[in-house]
Amino acid sequence: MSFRIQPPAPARPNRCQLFGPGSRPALFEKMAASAADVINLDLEDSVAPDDKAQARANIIQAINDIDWGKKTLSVRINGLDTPYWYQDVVQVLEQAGPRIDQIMIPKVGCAADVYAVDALVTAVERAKGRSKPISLEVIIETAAGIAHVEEIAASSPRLQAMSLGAADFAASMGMQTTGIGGTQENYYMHREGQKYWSDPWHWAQAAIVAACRTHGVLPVDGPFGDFSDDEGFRAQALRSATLGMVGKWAIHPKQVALANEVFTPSEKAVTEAREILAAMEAAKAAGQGAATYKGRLIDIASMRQAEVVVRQAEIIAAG
Ligand SMILES: CC(=O)SCCNC(=O)CCNC(=O)[C@H](O)C(C)(C)COP(=O)(O)OP(=O)(O)OC[C@H]1O[C@@H](n2cnc3c(N)ncnc32)[C@H](O)[C@@H]1OP(=O)(O)O
Ligand SMILES: O=CC(=O)O
Ligand SMILES: [Mg+2]
Repeated sequence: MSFRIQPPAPARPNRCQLFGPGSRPALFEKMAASAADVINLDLEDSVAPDDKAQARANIIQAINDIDWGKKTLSVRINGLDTPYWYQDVVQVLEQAGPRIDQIMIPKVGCAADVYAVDALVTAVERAKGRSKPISLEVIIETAAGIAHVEEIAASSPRLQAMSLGAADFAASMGMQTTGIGGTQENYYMHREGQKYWSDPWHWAQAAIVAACRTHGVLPVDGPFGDFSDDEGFRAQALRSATLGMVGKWAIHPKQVALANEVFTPSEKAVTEAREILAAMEAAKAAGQGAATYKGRLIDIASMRQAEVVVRQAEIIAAG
């Protein structure tokens, strides 16, 4: 390993981020009662331009009045290319009480975008004497965002999480699809009369995971638009979890249980991970760095792999 030790990502559950439009306050109590680890109250793309001001007022009232339990409570502000974002930050942080945890910045294209929001958040915190620091999360959903993903991941000590936003990402990249995440009909290899579908999101996800893991940020998979397709959601989420992401958005409440299931290490996986750790402790005590477990090689790297699974299970259990 480099002499720079890889920093750990924040130790909090982030299996599911449930979104709801700030212009639909009737959903807020239902979101609070859900099993999502993170709630994202949206001021951006699910809110029509004429509703932005009312959505801000709804969200401020909801932050103050609703019991959000132990959830991470986040507000998605508008992008820095709009006239709304600074008022989103200022009004929410001046008028909402301490229950808000996080601000999500969409369409981040470079580290300076995060710097700008960080500076504004810092100024409002100081002016208002807010004692709980607000954390930030970003969405990588533009060509510029993915091109600058590493500097964005390193941009601020406030940054806790980074999501892939498949819808805007596809639009920005000029991808020929209107599907939000998941299998894309035309993205396949062809051999001997058979189609083999590939994953057009994979490379961006891998870039996000690498940037996040380098800088101690939680990598998260974004929306899966077809909320009638449970198996499609599960397959996408399983791929994300296998790549190193810790959770996925839900854009409908029926996706919450699916995300929680996929991003909670199974009992079988945790038992196996603990057995590998025990087998390696025994091997080390016998002066060996490598051993056999269920007919396959395990060595000291296997301990690091097993620790990932056990730690994730412990973070979730600690809630
Ligand atoms: C590309 C992106 O930026 S994604 C992020 C931004 N997008 C969003 O935030 C959209 C979030 N989702 C929604 O707005 C809605 O779920 C929609 C528009 C997709 C569907 O809404 P509906 O037509 O009301 O859904 P549906 O009728 O299936 O709802 C079933 C139940 O779940 C509730 N519900 C719907 N959406 C949500 C939600 N996001 N959170 C909590 N509960 C919800 C409904 O109120 C309804 O409750 P009920 O059984 O008590 O009546
Ligand atoms: O904001 C999310 C997206 O997919 O776009
Ligand atoms: Mg988007």
